[in-house]
Amino acid sequence: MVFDLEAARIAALPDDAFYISDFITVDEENWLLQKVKSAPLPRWTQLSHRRLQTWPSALTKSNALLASPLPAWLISPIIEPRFEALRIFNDAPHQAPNHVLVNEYQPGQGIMPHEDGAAYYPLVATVSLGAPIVLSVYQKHTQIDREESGTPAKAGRDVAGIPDTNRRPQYRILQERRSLLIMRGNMYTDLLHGIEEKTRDEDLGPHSICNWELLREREAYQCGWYERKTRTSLTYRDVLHVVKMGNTLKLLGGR
Ligand SMILES: O=C(O)CCC(=O)C(=O)O
Ligand SMILES: [Fe+2]
Repeated sequence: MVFDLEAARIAALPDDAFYISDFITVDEENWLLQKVKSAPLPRWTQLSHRRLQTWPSALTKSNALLASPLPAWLISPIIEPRFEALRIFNDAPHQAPNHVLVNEYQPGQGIMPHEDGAAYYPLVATVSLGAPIVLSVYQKHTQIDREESGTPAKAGRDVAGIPDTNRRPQYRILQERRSLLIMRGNMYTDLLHGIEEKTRDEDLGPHSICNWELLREREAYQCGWYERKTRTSLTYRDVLHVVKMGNTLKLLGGR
């Protein structure tokens, strides 16, 4: 089955972003949450404002992926057949995602505004589980902004600027549980995204949520707010540089 992605476009956003509200079923969601929960504890990296699983493994210092398949539960049904039907990774170098980050946020937790960076093909596909959350989208700082704020540029950071949590988001995307959000192109390379560290998401409505018309449950948010609950995301990407383990061993052995 081939799906018409255009019907899912978030028209208010720069190219390209798409939102599909019922991407997986309730049963699939429960099963995926069970899989995330049953991963051995050392799989989790506890960060100060969320915890994280990295599949199949973390990237090397030079942003390469050691070749290894994703576990079956991250492939089916999300990649096969759903992403295949959407054909979203068709133009990516490996024609499929090869890397998944699992992020878990408790109420009050979040992720600083950031960009996903050049290690990946510029496309990220995020499946949301457990509860809704608002993703905030920011302009990168301009040189003038940075000079005014007196923030020095740091080596190794985005040359366009440094994220500032006090900035107001330019756009807000409400990600319902079981939804899929796709960001690619300018949306991936020219903007920052983050999740505010809040216990409730407020000011919800057609004027502040850019995918309002694409939501499954607009009525549930009509009152303008909800209390955050534990929310888990699966973020699928294609790492550009993949090295075979054999080659790495040869390199280490100097042969
Ligand atoms: O949890 C999310 O939806 C966003 C996660 C994210 O931005 C990332 O892992 O780079
Ligand atoms: Fe990100």
